[in-house]
Amino acid sequence: MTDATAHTPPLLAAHGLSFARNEQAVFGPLDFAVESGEALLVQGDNGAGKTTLLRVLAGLLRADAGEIEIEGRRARSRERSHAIAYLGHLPALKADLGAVENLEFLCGLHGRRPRQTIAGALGIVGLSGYEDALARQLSAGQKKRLSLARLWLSPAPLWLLDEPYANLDLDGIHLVNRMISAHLQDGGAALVTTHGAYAAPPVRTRELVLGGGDA
Ligand SMILES: Nc1ncnc2c1ncn2[C@@H]1O[C@H](COP(=O)(O)OP(=O)(O)OP(=O)(O)O)[C@@H](O)[C@H]1O
Repeated sequence: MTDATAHTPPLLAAHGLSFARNEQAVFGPLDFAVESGEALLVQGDNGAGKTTLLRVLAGLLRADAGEIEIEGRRARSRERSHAIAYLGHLPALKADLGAVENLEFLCGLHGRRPRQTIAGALGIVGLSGYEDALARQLSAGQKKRLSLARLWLSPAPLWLLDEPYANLDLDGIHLVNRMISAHLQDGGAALVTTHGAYAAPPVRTRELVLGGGDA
């Protein structure tokens, strides 16, 4: 009761969150929380609603019911845009811009983590030497790596990662797990959708399984 840490609100909390299409439930009602330093592994079969949940949390779709809180406060779109970095299925890249130009553009939009540089981020994701390569000339895995560089540069504490391992080779899978581990050690949190636990990052992890009794 006197322990101040006991009252620290989770980085993200959802209460009674549900989403339906054409009056058919896609997921929910869901109740879950993710603390700073934790990952939430969102699992479920194809079509279970994993992508839909991340899009609702990111504010790209509107929930039918329920509340989303960030650090204990109801999250409106402004709070979410500051707190959340979303890595979707498709790389959010400008096809006709180079790798560095893409990152400059995205950092201009979303800000940049202090002490991180674009050159450093490209090095971390294994794209040194591709600074001027146009996004449309990159392979699917290289595009994913460029999206990961954008994620690494983001100042947002909460990462929403939809199938972050897709299109990556083994080295890329380890890269994602190293990035998640470092982000969580730094006080961040991550929601990660995956079809299997095979690639789960070695961090403090909660699980949320969608489909067949969601909550
Ligand atoms: N744009 C859309 N319009 C209509 N229905 C959609 C749309 N996107 C997804 N759905 C439906 O919503 C449900 C949940 O889809 P979602 O993409 O969230 O599942 P998922 O768990 O991410 O699946 P996967 O593992 O295949 O990526 C599915 O039944 C899907 O057909």
